[in-house]
Amino acid sequence: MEYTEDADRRELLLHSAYDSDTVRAMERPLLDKGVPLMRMAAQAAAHMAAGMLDDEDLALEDTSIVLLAGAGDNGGDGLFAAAALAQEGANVTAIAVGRSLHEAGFASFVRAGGKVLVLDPAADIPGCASGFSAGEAGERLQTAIAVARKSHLIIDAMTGIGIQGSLRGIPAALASALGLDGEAPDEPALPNRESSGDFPLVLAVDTPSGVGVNDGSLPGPYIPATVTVTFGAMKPCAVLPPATFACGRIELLDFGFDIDDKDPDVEVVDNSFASDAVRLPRFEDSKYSRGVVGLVTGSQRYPGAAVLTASAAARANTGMVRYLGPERAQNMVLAALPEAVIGKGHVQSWVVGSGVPEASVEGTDGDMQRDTIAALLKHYALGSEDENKDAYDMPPIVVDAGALDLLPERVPGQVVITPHAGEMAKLLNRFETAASTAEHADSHEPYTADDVRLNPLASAKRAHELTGATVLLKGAVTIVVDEDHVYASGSAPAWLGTAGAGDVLAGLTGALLAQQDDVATTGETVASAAYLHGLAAAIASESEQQGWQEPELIGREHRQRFMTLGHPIVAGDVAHAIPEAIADVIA
Ligand SMILES: NC(=O)C1=CN([C@@H]2O[C@H](COP(=O)(O)OP(=O)(O)OC[C@H]3O[C@@H](n4cnc5c(N)ncnc54)[C@H](O)[C@@H]3O)[C@@H](O)[C@H]2O)[C@@H](O)CC1
Repeated sequence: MEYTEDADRRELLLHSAYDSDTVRAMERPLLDKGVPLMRMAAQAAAHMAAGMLDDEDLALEDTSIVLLAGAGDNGGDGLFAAAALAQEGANVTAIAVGRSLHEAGFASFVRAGGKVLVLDPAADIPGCASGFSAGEAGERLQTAIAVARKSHLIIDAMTGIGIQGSLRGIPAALASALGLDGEAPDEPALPNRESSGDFPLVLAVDTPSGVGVNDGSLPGPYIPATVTVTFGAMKPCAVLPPATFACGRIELLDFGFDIDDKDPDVEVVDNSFASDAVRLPRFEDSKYSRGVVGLVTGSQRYPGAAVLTASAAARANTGMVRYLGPERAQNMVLAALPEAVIGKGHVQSWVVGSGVPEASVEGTDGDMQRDTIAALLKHYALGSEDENKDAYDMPPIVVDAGALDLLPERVPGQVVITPHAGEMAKLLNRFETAASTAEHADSHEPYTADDVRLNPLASAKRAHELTGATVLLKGAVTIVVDEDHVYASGSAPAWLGTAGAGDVLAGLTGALLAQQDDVATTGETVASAAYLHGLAAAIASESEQQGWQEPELIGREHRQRFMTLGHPIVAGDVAHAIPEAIADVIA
């Protein structure tokens, strides 16, 4: 049925991101057929710009627009779009940031009556002065910044998928003055990233200039956008943190790429994806067949984590939870969850480390939880030559928080590590040191939590490479990396950043892993756990705000935008909302 195919394509387009090489390969056949992609892109950009101004009750003839135009095709899109807006009566100035401009785009812009300000003295743009002094170049840059700041709308078409590294030269200077430099936007987490109503608005063409298109990093200066209009397919920067926070609302123009046989570089988890990780109850089921989760969590010092992991695991569609830990934590678990079983027994998955202090915390050397975890993790150590084949037969295990420093050198992929940025930095430093010692290589620069936050994908990939584990890196958008895939989940409202939320995630992840019968891979299951965790938080906080705002497909009916910001929650609320989140994804 046509409608179904159409809906399937929409879902695939909105939840898949492809790197720049793949996008170029997908464009090729259409360009060869003579499909006017640039005109289509420009038309969408012009339409979007007009819509943004209209939303602010501004008529085009009363607006001043500044186009930041690079020398490549991204600048070409911008010039054609700006020409269309100038023709409609807007006052448009194009600021040429490179040495040339897209020829046909420039001609069209000049015909429409647009003005041009050239910033590079070495530029060669017909009809425009060049060869001016360094002093004048500086003045021109200041003029450009002032004009842009006073405008109603900046159209950022400096770089798109052709960017190499971080912005340099004039584009970098403009981006530092008009945007941010290597730090994530720090704004209230409004649902649907509502515009603050401040001018200038910023429309990014294809990608905000300066973001890491293929890894979602923020390597230097960039201009955060109010809206990003992107073409053909989503790029990783549109879905991965922190660059996704710089994209604002994302509007995707479907060029008609052949996407059916292309594996996305990043897959965004949605309800239907997560439903595969939930085992439906069967007529013949018993508590054992539905999945038993073993927990070595909580400690004398942090007994609450035992309660939170147990409460989450028990509510996440499992048959039973077994708890191992100190007596105080046992009593608390039983008080909160009389269904829990204390002591050893057969399990289908393990969760270890939540609420267990690291070795570096004073006075914890003798903590029995650490000894139990270390003994268990030994079974997962592959050895330097992959000699321990039995490790592959061990049940999946979630290694969280205080157990991360007990992770053996090489482990199989059913070992899941769940660090946040700080823990990830520590883990990488430990494993990089081991790797460089082994290879007699130079020592590496130590990672900091900020390094991880600014390039979480690279960190997660590196952690997978060094350890072999499936990696879940927590954040407003959580990233999961396994051998062949990258998944992103942005279902959580920012209210989820609260003590104990990680313990709930560990318990929930263990629960999903315990109920697998080969429908979903470890990576898919873990990504689904991150998604359900966010969804449970959304239900508990009655919030429609999300870490990742699903893009809109241009030309299709837009879904209703943000309604409620909701209210604060504690981690226990999230655990209690898990059953409803599960009901939601399997509905
Ligand atoms: N290829 C196609 O068929 C289509 C491409 N389109 C547009 O074309 C874009 C890609 O165009 P290009 O391949 O020309 O590349 P871009 O225009 O994205 O970037 C190339 C330009 O950026 C400059 N640049 C690169 N790295 C830089 C850095 N670190 N600092 C400062 N300047 C830097 C280069 O000097 C060059 O001028 C897409 O993002 C999209 O906007 C669209 O028109 C749709 C069709």
